[in-house]
Amino acid sequence: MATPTGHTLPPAFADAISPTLRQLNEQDLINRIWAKEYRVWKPEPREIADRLGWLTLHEQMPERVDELRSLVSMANELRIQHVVLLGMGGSSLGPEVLRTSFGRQKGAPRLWVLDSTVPGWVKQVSHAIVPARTLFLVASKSGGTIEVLSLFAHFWDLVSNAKGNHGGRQFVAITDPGTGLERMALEYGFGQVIINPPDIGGRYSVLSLFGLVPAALMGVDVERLLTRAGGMAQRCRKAESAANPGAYLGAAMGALAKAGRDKTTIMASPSIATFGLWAEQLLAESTGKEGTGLIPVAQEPLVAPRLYGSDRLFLYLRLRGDKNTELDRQEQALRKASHPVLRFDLNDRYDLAAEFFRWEFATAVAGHVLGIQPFDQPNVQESKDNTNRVLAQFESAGRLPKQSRSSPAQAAQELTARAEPGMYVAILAYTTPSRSLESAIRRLRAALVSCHGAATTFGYGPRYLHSTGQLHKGGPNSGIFLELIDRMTPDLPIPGKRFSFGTLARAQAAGDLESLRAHQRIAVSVEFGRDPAATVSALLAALTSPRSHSQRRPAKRPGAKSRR
Ligand SMILES: O=P(O)(O)OC[C@H]1O[C@H](O)[C@H](O)[C@@H](O)[C@@H]1O
Repeated sequence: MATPTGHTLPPAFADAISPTLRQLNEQDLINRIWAKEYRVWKPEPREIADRLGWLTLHEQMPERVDELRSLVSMANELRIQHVVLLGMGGSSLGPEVLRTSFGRQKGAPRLWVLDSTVPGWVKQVSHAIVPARTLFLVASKSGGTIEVLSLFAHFWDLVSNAKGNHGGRQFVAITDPGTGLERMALEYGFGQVIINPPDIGGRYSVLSLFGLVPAALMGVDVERLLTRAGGMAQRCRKAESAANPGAYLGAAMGALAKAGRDKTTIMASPSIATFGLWAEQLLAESTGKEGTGLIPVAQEPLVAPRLYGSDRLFLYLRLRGDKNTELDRQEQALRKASHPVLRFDLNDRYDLAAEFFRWEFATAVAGHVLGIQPFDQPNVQESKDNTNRVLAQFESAGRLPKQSRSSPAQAAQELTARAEPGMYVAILAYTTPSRSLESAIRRLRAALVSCHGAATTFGYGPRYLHSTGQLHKGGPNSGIFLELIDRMTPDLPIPGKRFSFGTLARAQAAGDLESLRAHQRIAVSVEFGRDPAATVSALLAALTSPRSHSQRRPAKRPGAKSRR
């Protein structure tokens, strides 16, 4: 069980959040959340009253365990070796945390999570699996997400052409009742159609069937996960906010963000490092609206505490027995340098479920503190609409509209001129993941933090559109956006569509760039060369060259008040 010890802030910051904690108590906020009172957030119930089902999943989900067992039996019967989850945002990031944290379980199939339209990435997964021995989870709450339907079309073809395939039985849908996906699954004869309770938004759904189905298939004990979540939920019922682990975290995040510490920096033990991917969507999409919000910073390289500005709150998830030496040292150094730090101790990986609940509850509380409603995503649709417009242009003109691109040197110049303490640089890469790219990105991030005092985030496109994309457009105007776009060659057709995966990915990048600019965000777009890591290294070299420093505007010292 995750323990509360060490979970309070250093005294100066504890004083700063105590008025917020007091207010929560005076308003009886915790009981009101549990009573599902929408007025905690807004005067209207729309997209709030029907989004609070996550509070009691640990009580409802045990009833569905038999369904999960029968699914596992079906997979055994079909001699399934691989499970590929096709989903975006709330339908994929929780499973990705479980996949990477638990690793492959003995005797269970290997889980893949595919949440990209980049042809290279789709091909990588297609080549790694044995199509006739693979179960596909088509996961979408709304049942209409373009990436998911395009991926389904691709894998349906792949399976249909594979010797010894089991056709529709190799596909399982996870969706809300009455969606197009449910209808499609019946039409195509899917092996199972799993209907999730509809009163849960995607980013709060990891402890629902969206998370539990892939967990069960990969051999994780779902009852154990639910017990841990239930334990935390119980503790989050405490009406006294300082004693309530979720409310305390929510009050800290909300109150400190209001005081300028809106870069919620997540540090996690190496084995659970992807927790940040899930938390990014939860925090960013829930709170990044109406010009405010928490800016989650995950998997950022560590730098010396004196190089961080006064815009940070550090949250450290520490898994017992993991390789924590460096992070422990950093935690101590941060405390010594008077940065606010909170630590959460996990005794084993199953405690992730307790943390999922804690962070969901905390986000609901932080939303209240920030004065926004944490269950909608008003700006996500804009990029989708722009993408559709770009695709329509492609269909009529036979090519994508021309977009201005910057060279790595020009992009470096822009970053040099604009990145400063209080801001964040969002690196958005529409490409296939690789170790070399990720290490080049880490070096770039480290330079931006150390030399410019800016916070940094990194996301793969189009994944980030369903995660931090809301914050980029709806949150504070303190972001600088660096889009990096693959050549998308060789490309891959989408069966039944007049555009390919590569065109779709490019249209998504173009659509988002348009939305960012419409919101007066600083956004530059760079095309990757043949070797994406080399492009990032060129950008970094230009950024750190002495010439680039001379072009820099006089820097504010790290720690100067953040721009809000
Ligand atoms: O599960 P789906 O309905 O396919 O939605 C996937 C994702 O789509 C949108 O972009 C939303 O902003 C996300 O909150 C959601 O998780």
